[in-house]
Amino acid sequence: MSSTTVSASGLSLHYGRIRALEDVELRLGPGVTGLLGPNGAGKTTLLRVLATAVPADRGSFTVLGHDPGSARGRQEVRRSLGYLPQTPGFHPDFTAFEFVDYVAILKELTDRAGRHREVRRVLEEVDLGEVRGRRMRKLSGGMRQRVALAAALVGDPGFLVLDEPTVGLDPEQRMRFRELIARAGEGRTVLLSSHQTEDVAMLCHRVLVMAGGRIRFDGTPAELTARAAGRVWSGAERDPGAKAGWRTGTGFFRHVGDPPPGADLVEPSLEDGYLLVLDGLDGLDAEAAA
Ligand SMILES: Nc1ncnc2c1ncn2[C@@H]1O[C@H](COP(=O)(O)OP(=O)(O)OP(=O)(O)O)[C@@H](O)[C@H]1O
Repeated sequence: MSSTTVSASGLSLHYGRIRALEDVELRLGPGVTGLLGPNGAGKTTLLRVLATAVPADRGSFTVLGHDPGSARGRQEVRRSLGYLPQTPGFHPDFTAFEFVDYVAILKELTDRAGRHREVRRVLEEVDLGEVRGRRMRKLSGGMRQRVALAAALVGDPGFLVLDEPTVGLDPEQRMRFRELIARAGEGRTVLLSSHQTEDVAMLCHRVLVMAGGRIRFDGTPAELTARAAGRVWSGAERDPGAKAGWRTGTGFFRHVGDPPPGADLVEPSLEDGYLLVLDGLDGLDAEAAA
């Protein structure tokens, strides 16, 4: 199937008794897919496995038809992907150009002139052509993150793995970064992990929710939002029966959970749906741990 870039089956990875990944089945195609989940859900582990930074204990996957099970396949997978890790290690004295060039060397772009052209191209792509000579330590957090994205784009990979790229960015920088992710997702498969439900609502055509090493939801952002249809309401008083409730700027309380009879229902958000998916797992996790 040409529209499948990544196909994974039965991926599991345990750290001692911690089940960081448990039997993950996954197919990814072009566009931006969001990966949501609470701390410790296994998101980074899944991204690291797919980026071939760490091998799974069990299961297998392919990227653009290449199987990282063999050394040759692993090399092909690495050539096909770009990875922006959670904490990209920058050398503060490198310029933006030098940093991306260094990554390009690691990606085996050996022809110097061609490599330098590619470095300039990806820096232009993230709108940093002008500051390519500036040292990393002189760049803002948002710019540094864009340099890391440029490095991931070296070689025009078909699969882009982005681990919480908008963390720590101010709202304006985050918007700017969203534009770049959306652009990168045109005709390319992007897997984006985030704690920002807003990033997912605004960028992604598909969303996965992970918890306890498993994928617990797989659908469109609209489908995730629809999980909370009829379960968000507004009232003048705090409802102690709600799973979540807070007073908003209007002075009214916004509640999520099972509404009391006659409650004034309000439009749910993707975050409400996400909260309810996780909430529905409480019983399951207790079962799994037993
Ligand atoms: N190298 C490691 N050694 C031991 N345990 C680990 C290791 N890496 C991850 N874990 C554990 O595996 C589980 C999944 O971690 P992971 O970092 O993948 O979650 P996450 O969803 O990315 O969380 P966060 O949102 O906090 O980054 C956690 O319980 C974590 O403590």
